[in-house]
Amino acid sequence: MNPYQWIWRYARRYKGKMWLAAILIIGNSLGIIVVPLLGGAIIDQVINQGHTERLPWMLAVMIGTTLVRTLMRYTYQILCERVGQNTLYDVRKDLFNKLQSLDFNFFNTVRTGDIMARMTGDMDAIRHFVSWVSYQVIECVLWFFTAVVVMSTISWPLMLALVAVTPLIGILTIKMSQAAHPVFFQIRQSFSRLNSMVEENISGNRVVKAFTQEPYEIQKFDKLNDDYKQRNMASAAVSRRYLPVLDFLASILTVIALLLGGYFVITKQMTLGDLVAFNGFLWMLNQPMRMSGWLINDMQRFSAATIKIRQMLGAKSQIPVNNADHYEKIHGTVEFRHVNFEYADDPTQPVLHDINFQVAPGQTMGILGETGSGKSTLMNLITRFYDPTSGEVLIDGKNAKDYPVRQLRDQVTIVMQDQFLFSDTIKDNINYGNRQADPGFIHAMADVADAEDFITDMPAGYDTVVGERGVGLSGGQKQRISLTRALVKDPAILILDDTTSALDMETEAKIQKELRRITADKTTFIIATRISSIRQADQIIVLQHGRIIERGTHDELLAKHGYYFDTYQKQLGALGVAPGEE
Ligand SMILES: Nc1ncnc2c1ncn2[C@@H]1O[C@H](COP(=O)(O)OP(=O)(O)OP(=O)(O)O)[C@@H](O)[C@H]1O
Repeated sequence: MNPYQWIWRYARRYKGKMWLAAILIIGNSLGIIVVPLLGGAIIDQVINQGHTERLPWMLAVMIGTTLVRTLMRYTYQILCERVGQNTLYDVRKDLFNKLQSLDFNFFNTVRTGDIMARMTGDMDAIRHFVSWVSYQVIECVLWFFTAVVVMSTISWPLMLALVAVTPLIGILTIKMSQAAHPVFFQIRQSFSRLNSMVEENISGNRVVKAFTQEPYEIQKFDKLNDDYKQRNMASAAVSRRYLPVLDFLASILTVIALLLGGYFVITKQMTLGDLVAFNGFLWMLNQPMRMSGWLINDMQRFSAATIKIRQMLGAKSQIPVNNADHYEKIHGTVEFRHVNFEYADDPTQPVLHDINFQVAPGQTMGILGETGSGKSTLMNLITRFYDPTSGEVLIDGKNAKDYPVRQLRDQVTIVMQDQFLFSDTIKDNINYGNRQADPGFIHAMADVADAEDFITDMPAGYDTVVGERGVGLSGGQKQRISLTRALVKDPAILILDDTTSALDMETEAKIQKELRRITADKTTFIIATRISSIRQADQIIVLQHGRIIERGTHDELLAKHGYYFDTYQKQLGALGVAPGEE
C-alpha cells in the first residue's frame, strides 16, 4: 500500500466533507475562466466596437464571480483543514493506542526521542499534506487542464506552442521527486536522532551536571544539529537545482505567448481581446508549473513521514494485550517449570537457566543474588513483561500465557526497582491502579508503607503535586509511595523488587512487619540485597548467573554454609555484629 492509499483509509471517514470541498474546488476553478474571458470581451466589444452598454453587466458578472469564488475558496480551505485535523487526530489516536499495546521488547529497542519525533514532526507533515497539499494539487491539475481547454478554444496554434514546453516540465518534476525522496527520509532520521539526544539529555540532566559533562553534551548536540542542518541543506540543494528551471520554463510561456500572440494579432489571426484573454489565462498554466516543485517537496516529506509511522503502527507485540469476556480470579500459586530465558535484543546471552520452583498462595519467597544474576528478569516473567524462551510459568496451575494479559497484571503487581511517579498529586499516583479505592484503605496502606506521616506532613498532604518522575521527593519517600500504590491495588500476587533499599534498617523492619500482616493472604516475592528483608520468608532462592544455586528457609540456608551463609556473615560483619550475637 502506498502512502496515499494508506492516508486515504483514514481520510475517507470524512468523505462527505471531501466531496463538498471537491465540488467547491471544481466550481472555483471553472469560475476562474470568467474574468479573463470578460476582460477579452471588454477589449473587443466595449473598447473596439463601442458597445459601452455591455460594460456594467460585464463588470457586475466579474465582481459577482470573484465574490462567489472567494467564498468557495474560503469554505473549501476550512473543510480541508477540518479533514486534515480530524485525520491527524485519528492517526495520532491509533498511534498512541498502539504504543499502549506494545510490550517491553519494543520499548527496549526504540528510543523515546524517536517515538516523540513520530508523534510531532511526522504528524505535522501528514496534517500539512491532507489540509493543504491535497487541495493545492487538485487546484493545480484543474487550473492546468481548464486553461489548456479554454486557451485552445481561443487559439489552438498558440496553445500548441505553449504545450510543447510541458513535457520538459514533466521530466523535471519526476527527476526532482526522485532526488527529493531519499533526502527527506534522511531528514526524518536525523530529526529522530536529534530528538532522542535532547530527550536523553533532559531526562539525564542530573547525571550530566553531576559529572560536569555539559561541554560533551553540547559537542554531541552540535554534531547532530549540524547533521540535521546539512540534510536540510541537501534538500534545499535539490530544490535549488530544479525550482529555478521550473520557474524559468513557466516564465518562458509568457514570452512565447506575447511574441507569437502579438504576431497573430498583427497578422489578424486573432483579435487583441483574444490575446488579452489568452494572456489572462496564462497564470493558470504558470502557477501549476511553479507550484509543482514545491508540491513534490511536500509530497516527499509526507511520504517520508508515513514510513516510520506505519512501521510503528505495524509493530507486533510478542505479548498481545487481549481482553476476555470473563474475569478469572487468581489465588496465587506460582510455579516455574524448566524455565529458560534470553532477551530478544541479546539472544546470545542466556539470562535464566532451568528455573524450577513452586510457591503456594499466601507464601512469601525471598530472592537473593548478586547483581545481574537475573532476579528482576525472573519476576518479569510472572507479570508477563516477557515470556520464557522455553519452559512454563504456571499461575494457579495454568500457563501464564493462557491468561488475558491485562487480567493477569490486574492481579499481579510489581513494585519495580526503578520507581516512576507521574507529575500528578500523591493521591492520584497512589490510586493509579485502583481509582475507586476507599480513602480509608489508602490511608491504611500508606501506614503499612510508612508513608502516611510524611505525606500528611506535606503542605497539601495527599493533594501535593510531585514533579516529573517524583522530583521533590527523596528516594525513600518515592519507594514508600510506590509501595503504597502497589498495596492499594490489593493484588493476589505482590512482587517487591528491592523496594526498601533506600530505607534505613529500622524503617525497613517496621515495614516488613506490617507487610507480613497484610500480605498473609497474598503470594509475595521479595527481591532483596539485605538478608534481613527476606529471612522470614517461607522459602528463599539464591540466584547466580541465572541459575538457582541454593534454596530453603533462612535456617536451612545458613546450615548449608554456602553463598547465603557468606552473605549473611558479611552483612552482620558490616553491622559490627559478631555471629551468634544477632
Ligand atoms: N532488556 C535487556 N536486554 C538484554 N539484556 C538484558 C536486558 N535487561 C537485563 N538484561 C541482562 O540480563 C541479566 C539479568 O538482569 P536482571 O536485571 O534480571 O538482574 P538482577 O539480578 O535483577 O540485577 P540487579 O540486582 O542489579 O537488579 C543481566 O546480565 C542484564 O545485563
